[in-house]
Amino acid sequence: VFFSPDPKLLLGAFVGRHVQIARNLAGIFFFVLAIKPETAHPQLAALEHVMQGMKAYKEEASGPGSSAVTPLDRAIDLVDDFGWNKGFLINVGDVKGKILDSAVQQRLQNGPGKLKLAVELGTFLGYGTLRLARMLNQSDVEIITVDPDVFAYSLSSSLYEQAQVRDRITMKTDYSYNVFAELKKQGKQIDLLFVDHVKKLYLSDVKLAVESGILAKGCVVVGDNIRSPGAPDYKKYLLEGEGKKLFSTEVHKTHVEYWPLWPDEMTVSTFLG
Ligand SMILES: C[S@@+](CC[C@H](N)C(=O)[O-])C[C@H]1O[C@@H](n2cnc3c(N)ncnc32)[C@H](O)[C@@H]1O
Repeated sequence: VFFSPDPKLLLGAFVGRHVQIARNLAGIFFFVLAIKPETAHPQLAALEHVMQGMKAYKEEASGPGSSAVTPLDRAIDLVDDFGWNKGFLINVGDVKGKILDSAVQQRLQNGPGKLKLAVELGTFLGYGTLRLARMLNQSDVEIITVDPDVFAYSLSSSLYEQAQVRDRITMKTDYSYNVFAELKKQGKQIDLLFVDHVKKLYLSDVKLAVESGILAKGCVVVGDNIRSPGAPDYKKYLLEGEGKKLFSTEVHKTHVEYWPLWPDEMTVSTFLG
């Protein structure tokens, strides 16, 4: 009834006319929903939410009894607040973010050597980068985030500015494999790799990183969305294929960002060299 070209033919003139009216109203309702900023462009709406929240934070911070929360902490919390309460974002989120934090901590504590270079594949709004920046707060750690989308570039640079970490982040508006080629040319090696871009590219990109010699021994490679939307070939490679000899891998069961009923997994792999 709802999709037939002319409901009057199915239901008669009177009822058919009312179905048509109801159908038009439903169309308007979904259109209005779709053009709400939270739905039409959640990244932009999230940035707006952070900017509003940071204004309030600055007023709070300049007042008496100012809080110990840093701008970086507050910016992270504001993105999470948006993700939980306002619109859907595809950043790693606070729950999986803690798995990412522990993986960074693991690399910092267990070495080998100093963590000099962290690379994130897939910047999006810049939330994952903020978590990396918070964990890697020593000024001599280089943090590179890679995303070919210019929109991601402009939104995330504003987010980094709000969090006051803009000068600590190197942004590459390019594809993962091009940045790998650049690192190889520069003779640099990655100590921490956060793989969170196109799921179909996880396997080929990690293999490429190994073949190019840009993964340092002991590099911790974190993979997000292993179950949802899923990177089954990458997981199989790490747990059963040749990757099993090259990496020691733990799979963490968790849920999709801001969506507790939707299961997901993250992998944390250590490159054995
Ligand atoms: C899931 S989001 C990244 C979320 C981010 N890591 C976070 O936790 O805040 C995926 C991003 O990967 C980017 N992307 C797509 N192809 C890419 C590639 N070849 N290299 C790097 N990033 C890519 C997309 O533009 C998108 O912004």
